Amino acid sequence: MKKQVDLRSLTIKELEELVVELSEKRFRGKQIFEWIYKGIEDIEEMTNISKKFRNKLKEVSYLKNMDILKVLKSKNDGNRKYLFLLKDGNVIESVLMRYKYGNSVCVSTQVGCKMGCSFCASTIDGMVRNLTAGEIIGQILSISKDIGEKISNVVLMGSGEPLDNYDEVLKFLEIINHPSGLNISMRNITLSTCGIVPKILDLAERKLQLTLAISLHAPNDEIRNKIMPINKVYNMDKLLKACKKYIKITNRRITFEYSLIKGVNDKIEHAFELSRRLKGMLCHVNLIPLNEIKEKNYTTSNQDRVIEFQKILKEKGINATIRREIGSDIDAACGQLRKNYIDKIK
Ligand SMILES: C[S@@+](CC[C@H](N)C(=O)[O-])C[C@H]1O[C@@H](n2cnc3c(N)ncnc32)[C@H](O)[C@@H]1O
Ligand code: SF4
Repeated sequence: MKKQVDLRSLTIKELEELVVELSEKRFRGKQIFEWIYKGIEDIEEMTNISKKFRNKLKEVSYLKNMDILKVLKSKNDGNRKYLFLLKDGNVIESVLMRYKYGNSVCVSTQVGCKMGCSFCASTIDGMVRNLTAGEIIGQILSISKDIGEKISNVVLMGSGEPLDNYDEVLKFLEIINHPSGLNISMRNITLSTCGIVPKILDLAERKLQLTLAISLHAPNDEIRNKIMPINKVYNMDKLLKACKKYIKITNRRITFEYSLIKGVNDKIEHAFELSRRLKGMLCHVNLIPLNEIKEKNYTTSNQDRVIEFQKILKEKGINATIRREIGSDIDAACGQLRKNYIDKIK
């Protein structure tokens, strides 16, 4: 029997091709696309399509591609953390963040991650597989259905390295941006990467209006090599050169993420060194107090140091903000909820 296709993984063009293959009129493809992004989870609900064709569609495809396993609701801020069960038994997590300007979902792009950053829970058990575009979209659709509200912003900052799953991530972006679907503006999307230089350069050429965030977390190669193994492949010179090129081509400001780890990358001299490296770039530094994970004995910098670090960057002309902690009562460290769940069933 032929493998069923995940309708959430298809662009309008691919849906049109599918319906034509099933001897239906091309315009049915767009109708199906619109149904998917109205948030239905059952092909039966596509009421402007004949029963006969719905049955045919059900034979070759499916719509719902994940189930909610667990929802953790923060008592502090209305944010939620979701654990999803995929069709093949893998488990992934996503986060809903509620802001004044709308709802934002932080999606995972891989099951686990192979990049090995020393402070990150997502990578402890390695990478199992890439997620499909439909599985990345499924996280947004499932959360939107669960809360009965629209999602206006998306950040690719859950488990996984988006640029290591480049084709599916590009497809995901194309689908959620489509006006007949979720219509999420590129300007409301942030893609975060540990720094895969060739893909950053490729992305630049596509001139998408999204925000590129770079997980920098160090002012020099010595520290970055220790905490982010990708730096041994693309060192800071190569990475920052690619960032400058990205800015030149897209004219978009880059965000540098910098998690402050006590005694590792949070010294006063590091703030000065970082400001020298970033001088003159159209950029913004997001200082993030480290989310401590039980598997590592890193600790987060104290509040005074975070503020001092920011002050130095600002004095040196580097735009810097401190990210507020999100749902610290709901296991906020990325990958931690999934890891705890897997450890429990093991
Ligand atoms: C989980 S990653 C996913 C996206 C991509 N792989 C990356 O590294 O940018 C999203 C962000 O979370 C950060 N992060 C991971 N573990 C963290 C922790 N324990 N505390 C604070 N930030 C963390 C990463 O460095 C990155 O900036
Ligand atoms: S920080 Fe990003 S790249 Fe590094 S291990 Fe975690 S998910 Fe992977």
